[in-house]
Amino acid sequence: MTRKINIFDTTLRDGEQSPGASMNTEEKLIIARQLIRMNVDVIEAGFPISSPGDFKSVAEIGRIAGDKCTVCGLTRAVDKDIEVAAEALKTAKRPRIHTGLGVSPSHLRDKLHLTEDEAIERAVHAVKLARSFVDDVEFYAEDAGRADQDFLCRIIEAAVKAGATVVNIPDTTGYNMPWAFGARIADLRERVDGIEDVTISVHTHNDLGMATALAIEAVRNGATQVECTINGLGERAGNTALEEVVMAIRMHGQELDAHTDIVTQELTRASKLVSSITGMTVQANKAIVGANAFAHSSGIHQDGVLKARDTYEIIDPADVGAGGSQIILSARSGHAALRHRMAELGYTFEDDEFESIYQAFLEVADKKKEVYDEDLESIVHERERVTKAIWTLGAVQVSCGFPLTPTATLTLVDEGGEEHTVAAFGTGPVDAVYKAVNQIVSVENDLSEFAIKAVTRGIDALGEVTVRVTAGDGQVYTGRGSDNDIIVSSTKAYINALNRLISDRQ
Ligand SMILES: CC(=O)SCCNC(=O)CCNC(=O)[C@H](O)C(C)(C)COP(=O)(O)OP(=O)(O)OC[C@H]1O[C@@H](n2cnc3c(N)ncnc32)[C@H](O)[C@@H]1OP(=O)(O)O
Ligand SMILES: CC(C)C(=O)C(=O)O
Repeated sequence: MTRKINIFDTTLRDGEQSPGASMNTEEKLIIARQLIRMNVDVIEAGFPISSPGDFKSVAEIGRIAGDKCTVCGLTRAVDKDIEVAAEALKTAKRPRIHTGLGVSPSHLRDKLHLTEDEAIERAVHAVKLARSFVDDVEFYAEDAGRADQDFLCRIIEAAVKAGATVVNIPDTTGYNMPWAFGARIADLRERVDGIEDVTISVHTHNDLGMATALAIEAVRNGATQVECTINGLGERAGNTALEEVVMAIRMHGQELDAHTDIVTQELTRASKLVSSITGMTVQANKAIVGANAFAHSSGIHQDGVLKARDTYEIIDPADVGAGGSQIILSARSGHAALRHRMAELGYTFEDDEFESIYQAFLEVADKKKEVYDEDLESIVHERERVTKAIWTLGAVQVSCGFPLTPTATLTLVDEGGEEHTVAAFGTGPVDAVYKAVNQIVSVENDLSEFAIKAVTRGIDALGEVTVRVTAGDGQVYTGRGSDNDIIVSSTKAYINALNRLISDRQ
């Protein structure tokens, strides 16, 4: 059996320190319930002395967690902070007080104005005071990543002797290279008396984009608790993302001699929940939970994934609750992806026929970022209409606007391939085009209905026009046309209806 790595979630404390991410108690409770469902080992619920709201959040989360997980409140190495945290946690079944202070030269000298010995004294006092309230006390050595290693060993040893059950080695400013941070953990394990009896925790920040790498390297070197947040929220560039560290441990568990008890199928739901509550959007290319994490939009990748998912995916999306892999159709897609999606929509084609569909698809794709199912339906139906064409559109140009008279110049091509060009005025651009069509086609009809709708999403959507024309004998013919340009779709729709009328007469 591999080592169990405790997942200490601090979304509600460090995560909330992301500018703009603050949450009220109700919101924190909703997230806490999801963290419990996900089976995290520890929830850091807040900083109780910070405000009455945070005090209440810690108390309420302690109440709902029961014995399902440990609930932790953060404090400074200040008596009042510790007493207030103890009060907030007094009804929690598994309470933990997390106390500590800065240990790097700049934190000691510039922020706390303490000598090393004074800092040790303060740490010991804080841990002992916390232990007088609860059995589970975590000591943090803030900015350990930039501390003098000999001093770090001394203060950690003093905290362990004072009764800390967990020692937290944070790289508060995300300064370290992963191997240097790992070496610190290995060194502490070698030099600190009694460290084998406590949990070594790490709390890393993402200032150099390495929070997850730092945490994993620490695990490789003996840490057995990782502090992390959903979506990597947290002060400045954020913390280690819970979903990343959990999945990295899951994928490389044997190599790391590590596992977690997280229900990974809940990760996507947790990510969406935190994003919607905090208003902090998840970047599309975010590992594990980003919208594009399992999306493939280039032909070579799509072909590979369709043949065997693991050619381009190391994680089964179902394992993180993300549904399935996505094939995004774009101008970079090849035949394999288009054929696959068409088949899913119920369309199969012979090779020749499919090639012309693929060419029509590329034309649409070059005009749009993404080709949606509705676009594909439109391509197929447009093509069905074109096969019955007697007249086809050669060119259409319209000038209109205030105070111009709407004028259309139109070229239609007949069945023999001959081009017919006319110009016409109208009350509006569509009216001008339809008058021009009538000049060429010259078949008695009355336009009884005209409707336009965007068939796809976004500003670059395809516009589909549906028209109904009534022939002299009262028979009604429907025509449809779609294009990114609504004048072109209007023209195609009208020609399509007239073609039906004429072929009926023939
Ligand atoms: C590494 C972390 O601690 S991350 C957690 C960050 N979270 C927070 O800051 C929680 C929100 N903070 C707050 O609500 C407030 O800052 C409080 C309640 C904690 C303190 O408020 P104030 O008493 O007004 O102090 P203020 O915020 O201005 O300054 C912090 C003081 O704490 C001291 N301090 C900072 N960290 C510690 C520590 N771990 N142990 C002891 N003292 C500390 C600072 O030196 C400073 O003391 P000084 O005023 O004597 O110079
Ligand atoms: C309180 C500690 C653990 C912290 O948030 C940090 O060092 O970043």
